[in-house]
Amino acid sequence: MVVPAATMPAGPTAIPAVPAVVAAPQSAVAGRLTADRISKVVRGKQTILRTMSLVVEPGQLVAIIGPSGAGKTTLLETLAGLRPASTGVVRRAGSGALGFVPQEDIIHRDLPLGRVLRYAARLRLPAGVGNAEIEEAVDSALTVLRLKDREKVRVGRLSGGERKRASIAVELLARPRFFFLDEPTSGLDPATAAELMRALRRIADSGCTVIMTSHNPPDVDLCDEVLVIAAGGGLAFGGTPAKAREFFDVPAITGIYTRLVEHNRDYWLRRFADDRAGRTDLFAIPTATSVSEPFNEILEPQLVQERRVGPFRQWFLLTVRALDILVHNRLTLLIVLGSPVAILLMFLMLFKPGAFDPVHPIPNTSAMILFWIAFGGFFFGLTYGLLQICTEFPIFFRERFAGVRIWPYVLSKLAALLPLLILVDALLLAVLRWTDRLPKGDFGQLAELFGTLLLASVCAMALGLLASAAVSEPGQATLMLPMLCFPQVLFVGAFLPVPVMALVGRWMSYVMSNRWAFEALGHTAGVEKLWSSGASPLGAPLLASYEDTFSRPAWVDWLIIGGMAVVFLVSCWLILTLKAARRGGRPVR
Ligand SMILES: Nc1ncnc2c1ncn2[C@@H]1O[C@H](COP(=O)(O)OP(=O)(O)OP(=O)(O)O)[C@@H](O)[C@H]1O
Repeated sequence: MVVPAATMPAGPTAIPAVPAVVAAPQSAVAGRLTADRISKVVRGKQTILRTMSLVVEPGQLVAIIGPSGAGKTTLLETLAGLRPASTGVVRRAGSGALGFVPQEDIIHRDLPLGRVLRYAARLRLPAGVGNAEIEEAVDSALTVLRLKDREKVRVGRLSGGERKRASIAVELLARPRFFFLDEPTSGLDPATAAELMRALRRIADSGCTVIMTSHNPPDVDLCDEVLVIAAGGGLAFGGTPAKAREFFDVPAITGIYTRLVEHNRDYWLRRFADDRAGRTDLFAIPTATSVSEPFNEILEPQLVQERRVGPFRQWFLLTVRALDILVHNRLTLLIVLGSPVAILLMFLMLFKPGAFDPVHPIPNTSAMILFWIAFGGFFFGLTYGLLQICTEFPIFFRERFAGVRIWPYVLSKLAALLPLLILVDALLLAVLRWTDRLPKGDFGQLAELFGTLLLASVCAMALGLLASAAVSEPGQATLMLPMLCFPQVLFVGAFLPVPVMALVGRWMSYVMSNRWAFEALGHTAGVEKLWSSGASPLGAPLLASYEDTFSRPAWVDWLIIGGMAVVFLVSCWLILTLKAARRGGRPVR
């Protein structure tokens, strides 16, 4: 099945252009994968995959082995279409879905397994697939992976082996024609690894072409073929496990690793080429044909042939799933709802009632109350958003590859957390108003204060989502928290009014969403009138230092805050798009 590059028939067009000689008759068989003189060069100079060609037949189970860093994952991702080859072409013949299980878990841990599978099925199966078919797909995936009795168990409670099988089950839902797995047996005990390999064997026997990387020699004996990658990305061998032992002259697959370091890469690449040249019976060779037929038309897979679930439906499913995850994670929910309550209690302990008394106001306390309300809304929004994306990057990338769009994904995060923000913002204002820490205006005034606070929280959540998309792991997002919060305290104009700030500080204040929220709250609360006409001697000088800060109607500030939220969301979308493109996360078309 493997063809050393040197033996590939040369086409009229030189590599790196798409080869002109293609294996039309062989590749036309549905389920056959043909890699024609592929290689991978990164950063324009570092070759991590040396030119190789191979054919994998439908229904074969193939292992890619080799030392750490040899390029196994790179080869797997290139064959799957997640990463484009620098030269050559990969063809997967026949329509149907494509499954890819990366090394990381690609399922949410907080939900029961059955539910995870049902959401995945609704997102991945074509639009219009009914509930009965969804149930059938879930049931069949659970049965093949021997997970039927674990259906109601939370994924986080599954053992490592069960979790790995659960990730595979998610990918099986769409009944892929090609299935790629990156080290599916890593970290598993020998018995669990063997059970997993038997499951993969069953999947391959059902007609699916399965290619996996492995560091576990016993896995190889259950495979039809093995590809041995030498350090530096060269193909040192390809053929059956028995022939591999014979080629490397070792009694067991483990010995191959020792043999690989006894000679350099070029030795093995040359030996494999020589050995194959004299024994053409050993390996299938893509048939050299003329280029009369354009291969794209007949050989390229039509993986996204069926009608995908539309963006609105995707948004709806992702929102419901995000809410489901939140509800199932009681501790997170407790923290999310409990921290605003704790902060509210602190406000009540700190601020005396009556700061907004029209006759005897307490001007500086009223300014501080308004600032801390604005900052509270900002903080809730930011912290809710900050861990939403970076904690599930592997899931995001995998689902992106399966066709989930980025807009529905980002907006689902916003939609799922919006009810919580409404709840905590309303609670904050209602309690402060009820305990005489806000002006006793009419309902319209309270509604306007709420509008400002909610908008400020949503804007902060958008900022949190942007930061979450930008970092590469959750630890970095947590470290960003002070950096995002401090300026929203210092440059808002509450502790030092904007008109008396240094010039750079004043510029900085323009990009603080909290400044506009604070000023809108001050306008709605009527602080100008309160400070100028109240009995407090502090009112007039305080107002003088703020100048016309609170004169603008609230809707002007709303427009500014809303604009910032849009900028944050668009930036978040852009970053995720770029990251997905760099990861090759686009659906294969
Ligand atoms: N985008 C990239 N830029 C630079 N180097 C890269 C890139 N992708 C992979 N590499 C390098 O290519 C080599 C092969 O990486 P790969 O992950 O494919 O190896 P592997 O055989 O799967 O390793 P392991 O068995 O440890 O998982 C490594 O040295 C890796 O650092």
